[in-house]
Amino acid sequence: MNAVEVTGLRKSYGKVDAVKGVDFAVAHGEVFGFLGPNGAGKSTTISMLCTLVNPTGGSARVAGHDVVKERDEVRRNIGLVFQDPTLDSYLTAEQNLRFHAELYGVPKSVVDERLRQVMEMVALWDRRDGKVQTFSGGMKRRLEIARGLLHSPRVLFLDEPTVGLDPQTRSAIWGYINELRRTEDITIFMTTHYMDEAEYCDRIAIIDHGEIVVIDSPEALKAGVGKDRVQIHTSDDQAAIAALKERFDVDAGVHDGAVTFAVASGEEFVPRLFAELGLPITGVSVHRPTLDDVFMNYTGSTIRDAEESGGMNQMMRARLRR
Ligand SMILES: Nc1ncnc2c1ncn2[C@@H]1O[C@H](COP(=O)(O)OP(=O)(O)OP(=O)(O)O)[C@@H](O)[C@H]1O
Repeated sequence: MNAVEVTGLRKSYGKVDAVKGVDFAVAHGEVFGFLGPNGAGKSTTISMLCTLVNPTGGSARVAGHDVVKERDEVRRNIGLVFQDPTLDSYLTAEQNLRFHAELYGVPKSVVDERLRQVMEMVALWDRRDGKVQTFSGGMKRRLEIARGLLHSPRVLFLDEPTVGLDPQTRSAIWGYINELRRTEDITIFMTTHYMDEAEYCDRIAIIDHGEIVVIDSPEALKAGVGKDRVQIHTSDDQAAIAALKERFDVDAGVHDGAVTFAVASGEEFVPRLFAELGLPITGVSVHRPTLDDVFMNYTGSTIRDAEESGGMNQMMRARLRR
């Protein structure tokens, strides 16, 4: 049985079509990622799967239950870690978790052991008596993950679990996720706009403007690009784009502040470029395909460009949320 099954799922907010009819399935035990720029519809999708937002159309089943008709059953079977902290900062770490165990009806006989297990996993057992208001951002996120796991959910939903955290904490959180994959019988559904994090998923769906553009494993997606990305810096980008088209029949655009294009073998192409472009080049870099290239291949822009043109960047959204 699939842990998540989604058919034609849609959500509109007035005139904004946040999610435009998506179809996908997540297998039991999989780590599945939704990758896309801010505003692509990731949070809206995850919110519908968690029964926090009602779909406008289509259907979804999570852990075998319909997200609209069997809301309570879905809620009992899922764990949530969302972008906005929902811990009670006046309570200690342990009190927060005990409160949650009570809410979810975790049997008294297992609470103590499970509490210790999840707190040890996120390295907070020694800090269990500390009030949450004294915790750093990374500690709070780790505690949220422990809480999301406390009632042994079958599917854990993580909405941008590492956003706003320092690189060390981000990598620690991925350590916990990988440990979970090994030790618990759990399916993980997460959203991210970090390419490097999407690499850790078994499969990812790339989402843009409310639509899934492709679903596959990160390796298969990168292999499918088949081209290297070359970026050059010149004094006249438009002239360079025209010369690339004229001399090499290569289509280029300006992305992330550099003239960018894809060719089959970047390293062999660069010497020809210097010899034949007919314009001074002040910098050059060649990249093997990344998930950003996959994104660009399918959408025509990089994730960063998409976020900048999307109007509201992460920082502005975070400010609005506060
Ligand atoms: N409650 C709401 N009311 C109106 N529009 C909304 C609401 N929630 C989301 N939207 C809009 O729906 C679109 C998708 O937003 P969503 O938050 O799902 O994107 P996202 O990919 O999760 O981005 P982020 O990671 O920044 O949250 C955006 O255009 C957003 O402005």
